[in-house]
Amino acid sequence: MTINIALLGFGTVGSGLPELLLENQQKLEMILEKKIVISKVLLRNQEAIEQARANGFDYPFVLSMNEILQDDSISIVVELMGRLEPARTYISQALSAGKNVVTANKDLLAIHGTELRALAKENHVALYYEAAVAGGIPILRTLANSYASDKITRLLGVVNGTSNFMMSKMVEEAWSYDEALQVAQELGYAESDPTNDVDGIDAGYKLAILSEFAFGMSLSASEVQHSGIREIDKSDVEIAQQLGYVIKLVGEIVEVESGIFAEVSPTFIPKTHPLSSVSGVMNAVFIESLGIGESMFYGPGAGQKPTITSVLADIIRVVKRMNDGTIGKSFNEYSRKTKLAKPENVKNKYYFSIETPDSTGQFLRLVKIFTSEDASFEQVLQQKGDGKRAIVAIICHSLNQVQLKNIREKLNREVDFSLLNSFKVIY
Ligand SMILES: NC(=O)C1=CN([C@@H]2O[C@H](COP(=O)(O)OP(=O)(O)OC[C@H]3O[C@@H](n4cnc5c(N)ncnc54)[C@H](OP(=O)(O)O)[C@@H]3O)[C@@H](O)[C@H]2O)C=CC1
Ligand SMILES: N[C@@H](CC=O)C(=O)O
Ligand code: NA
Repeated sequence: MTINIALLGFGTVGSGLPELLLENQQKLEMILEKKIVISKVLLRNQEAIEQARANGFDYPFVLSMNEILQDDSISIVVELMGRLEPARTYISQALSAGKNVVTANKDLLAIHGTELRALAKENHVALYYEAAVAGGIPILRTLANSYASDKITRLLGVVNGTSNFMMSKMVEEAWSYDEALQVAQELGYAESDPTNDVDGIDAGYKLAILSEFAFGMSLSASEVQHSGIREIDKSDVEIAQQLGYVIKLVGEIVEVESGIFAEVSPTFIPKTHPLSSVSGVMNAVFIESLGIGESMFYGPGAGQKPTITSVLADIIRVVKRMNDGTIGKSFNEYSRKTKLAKPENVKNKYYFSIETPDSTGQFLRLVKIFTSEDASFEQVLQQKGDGKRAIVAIICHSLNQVQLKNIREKLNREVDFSLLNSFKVIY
């Protein structure tokens, strides 16, 4: 017996499915007692069809979604086009037509996930998206299943492969930003609009999805604060190095007494922390929970093979559920009312890099500003200046979001001082 699937989009990720199915053919037939067959592939235009054929692919290529919707033999639609539209429309149509959907589209799930999950539920079909977060790492299903017996208090993640690859190449091998981005694109890591990768938007989408699985709370994209690697200056990297840290783009979700707080930001990670060694395209999700304690899940966050492997795992899961007669159960059953944390309850250590005049009394002015917000210094470093301007780097003991905002504002207002950067420091 066969399971017929349709592919929407045949780019970096999608075009990896034929080979993966072939590689695992015997195992799949043993597990499922059915053969998975790609029975239609939706492409953009005739040119794309000719290109796919020239690349050695010979499938029933179609140019209209209706051909897939009207084909009753297709039970699973695999969306790998990316972006919001027409993916949202096609997925909605597929779910409404009683077809199961597998996708890797984090943008869509982070923004329209609630509506799509409701549609899947209403139509008793599956909507799975393991590949949408941290590519090859099986993190969503692990959170849904293995953490059901635990309470997660904090999640830290290096969840964008492109920006982590770029940072690693720029810091460890002195590549330029443009060179690093170009290679990330050539290797198939980057989004079609790489702004999402470098500015923390893609990682923010992934955090919104992780929040549902780990904390049972939905966050809109605007409730996940984000900044990206373009904020990081060479001097920050050097200072981090001298003080015993590495800088990475890290997503954090923490639950405090008043609710949850989520943000993606350049972050100082102590060299002794397991996340500090996550380099290149590798991703990791570090979890603090009451039951297990500390755990970390590590693996490739982008790239064709790891990503399509996660997609195929979802397809297999759908087929298993069809076999068991349990199709329609949601991917994640943990759901609570979203409560956002009060800023005064969210605490972290922070790094500040401040340019000051290189003259007597400047340090005292800095001390006054930080002391006025009840902040104390943990580490201080002054770079040798040019006699006129100096850069002072400070790492503060724990500050809450209100203190942080006030200190940033006061430093920005202070005549002759220039706040160059301020990043979170994890410990
Ligand atoms: N690459 C990776 O490592 C990872 C990607 N993902 C996600 O997987 C999805 C696919 O990514 P990826 O394969 O890298 O992207 P690509 O851009 O390489 O592939 C997408 C393909 O879909 C085609 N497409 C777009 N719109 C349409 C349309 N309306 N009709 C038909 N075809 C269309 C594109 O054609 P055209 O080129 O003409 O636009 C392209 O060939 C995205 O959601 C991405 O975020 C998730 C994890 C990792
Ligand atoms: N562009 C993304 C792809 C995977 O989600 C990344 O680089 O992480
Ligand atoms: Na994953």
